Amino acid sequence: MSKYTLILVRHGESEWNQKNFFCGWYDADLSETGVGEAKYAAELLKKKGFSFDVAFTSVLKRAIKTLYIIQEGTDLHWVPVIRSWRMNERHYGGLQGLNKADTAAKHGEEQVKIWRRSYDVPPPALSPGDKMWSGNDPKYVNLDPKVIPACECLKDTVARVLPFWSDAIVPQLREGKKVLIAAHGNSLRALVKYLDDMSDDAIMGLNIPTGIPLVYELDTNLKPIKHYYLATEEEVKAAEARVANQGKAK
Ligand SMILES: O=C(O)[C@@H](CO)OP(=O)(O)O
Repeated sequence: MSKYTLILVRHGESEWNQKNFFCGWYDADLSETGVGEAKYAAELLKKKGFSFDVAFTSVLKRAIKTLYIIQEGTDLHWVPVIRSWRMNERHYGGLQGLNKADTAAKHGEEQVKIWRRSYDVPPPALSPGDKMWSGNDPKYVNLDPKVIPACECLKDTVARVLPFWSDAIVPQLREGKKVLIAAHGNSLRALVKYLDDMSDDAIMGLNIPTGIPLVYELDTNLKPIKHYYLATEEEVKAAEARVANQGKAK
């Protein structure tokens, strides 16, 4: 019997997804398509009878706005929202702002796949003083500058997501609250790797589509009993392939 419900949603397409740029901690807005995807996520939740009692998101506007659009579409504006930098996208270091297809043409698709999807190979780090470094951004002024990354591999993202999972999200689940997390492709991959106990190799093949709710039913030990997307298999497969293909040279 399932005990707890957790719903994961990757934000709708961002303006930098649309341009096919590595985005990471850059605070790109939702594109018009992304707004539509967030509305669609809300519709799917409503149509399939899902609700939530508390929501978590990052401090990046593409995730915050996706969550708000979902709250708007499900009439759940009142639900408490907790935002944390720990749910931010993986920091893409020196790749942030570069076009993924151009990077694949320059460095090879295999290298780009390693940078995008490997567990423990980080992308090139930002140089000291790079304008992409987030330390001067008001969102992070209360953080120890040492925790602000110059780049992250997925392993680093797992290391900062899991304390938030245990300290902030698990207590809400344990209280019997249905939890929704609106976050990012790789912060959600970090969580899914942990929940599904995926190997470092298996995680390379996981691409999370934008705007399609992914429901986890958890047992009393918070182990997944099952998980499923609220869309048809064809729809999910096509959306996953679109994400994977962003790293191909044109
Ligand atoms: O650019 C990024 O920050 C992420 C998510 O949009 O992309 P990728 O799928 O390449 O990890």
